Amino acid sequence: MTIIKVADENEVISKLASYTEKISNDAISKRGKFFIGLSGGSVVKFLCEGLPTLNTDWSKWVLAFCDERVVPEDSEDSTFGTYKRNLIPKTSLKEEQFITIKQGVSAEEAASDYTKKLTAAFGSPNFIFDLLLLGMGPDGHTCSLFPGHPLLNETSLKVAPITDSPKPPPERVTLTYPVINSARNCIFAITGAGKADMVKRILKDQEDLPSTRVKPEGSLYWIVDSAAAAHLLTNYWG
Ligand SMILES: O=C1O[C@H](COP(=O)(O)O)[C@@H](O)[C@H](O)[C@H]1O
Repeated sequence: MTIIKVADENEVISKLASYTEKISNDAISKRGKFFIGLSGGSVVKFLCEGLPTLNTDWSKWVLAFCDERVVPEDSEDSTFGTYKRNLIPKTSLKEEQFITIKQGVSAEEAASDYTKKLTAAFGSPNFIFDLLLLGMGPDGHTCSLFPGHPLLNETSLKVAPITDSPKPPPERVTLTYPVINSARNCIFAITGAGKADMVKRILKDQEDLPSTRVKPEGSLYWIVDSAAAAHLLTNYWG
């Protein structure tokens, strides 16, 4: 695990963009495509500001979601809707490059449909993402994997429905740990004093919380601003 401490949100955005550029270009030169999983919440803003600066072959990107809320695309809770409005117009990405979660159906049907779409995109039932861009809530959740929820122990489904998310909206679809931990790279991007306690509990105390369980076969990075890193010892940085 590599922890990257930076001063503030602007530096989180630029660091996240530079790692994404390098990982995308490596993936494209080695395998011809770049499979990326996007998160919702605060990460959306970081990516909508940072990604348009990238020097990359956008036509080779395949964009999916670490989790998504089962809400109409024009809802402010729709993660895809927000990227569609705020990222696509600033890049040469096309809407067809996004593997989206079906709306207007149950979370169970949306998860099954998303699994089929990912299987077609990867050409295999093993979804090996080049990069998952992850957020962490103040309760330690990541994707739609919440503390104490039975989905933390899901091992057979690659994509799961959730209908009782403690953070609204309740109906969602999420990648599970077998997929998250098969990724080639995972990057958490965390800002703000409101997350400082949880950052310490996860990175220093290694408490068993959803974000602590992200231990990919590939590389794991945490990009943290100084407010979120406030309770970590300075000699902890590796
Ligand atoms: O509900 C969600 O929350 C997490 C964390 O959001 P943040 O605003 O605290 O960064 C996010 O990563 C996830 O994708 C989203 O659905």
